[in-house]
Amino acid sequence: TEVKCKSKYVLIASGKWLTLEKTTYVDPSGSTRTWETAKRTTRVANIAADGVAIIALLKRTLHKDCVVMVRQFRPPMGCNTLEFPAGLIDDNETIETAALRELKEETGYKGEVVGVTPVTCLDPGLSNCTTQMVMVHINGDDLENINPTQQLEFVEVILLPLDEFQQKIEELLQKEKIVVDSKVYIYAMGMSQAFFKPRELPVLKQ
Ligand SMILES: Nc1nc(=O)[nH]c2c1ncn2[C@H]1C[C@H](O)[C@@H](COP(=O)(O)OP(=O)(O)O)O1
Repeated sequence: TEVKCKSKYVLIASGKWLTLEKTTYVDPSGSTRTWETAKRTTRVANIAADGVAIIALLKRTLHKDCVVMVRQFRPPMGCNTLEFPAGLIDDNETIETAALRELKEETGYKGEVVGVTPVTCLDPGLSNCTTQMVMVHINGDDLENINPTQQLEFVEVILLPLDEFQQKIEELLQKEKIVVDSKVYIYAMGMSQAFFKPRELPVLKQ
């Protein structure tokens, strides 16, 4: 059954960055209902996503490929988080330019876009907030990527080897009070499955 997309809303509260609205919609059985919805005020016209998250792989000779991560204090969480570099899309930016700008600002690395996901929702029971994830490769042997200098005082860059990504995250979680972003953890689980090599080949059960 299709949920009708047409909805009206009443503003409950508005701030500089967010609004809280009461959304009126018609559910699949035809009943009119309401929902409390948070929206960002910053979404750029003609761009479907609020922000970008960057899955950046640092590739260096004689090193394992590493995922470039950021640790930062997030006021809504009241603690540090482990996230992919990410940020809001500015006016007049494409997804790709926003991703490369955010990566440079937050980590100092200059990368090259190798893939972009569709628009994905972040917390659809709460908000219409969306992101596009951008896959980036960083040539770590390039002079400009050897000693990267990032511009944000409170963002710490953490490099985690791709082939032990989930294990290294678990170690961080055990060591300190940090919350991992769900996109990151799902990616880590996927990587573990991709790298898993069974000792014996599975056989078909009769
Ligand atoms: N919900 C927010 N409340 C704030 O008080 N300030 C906010 C919110 N969302 C974004 N911002 C501010 C904080 C930064 O100065 C700018 C840019 O943020 P962004 O591009 O999303 O970068 P990250 O902080 O890494 O997400 O907007």
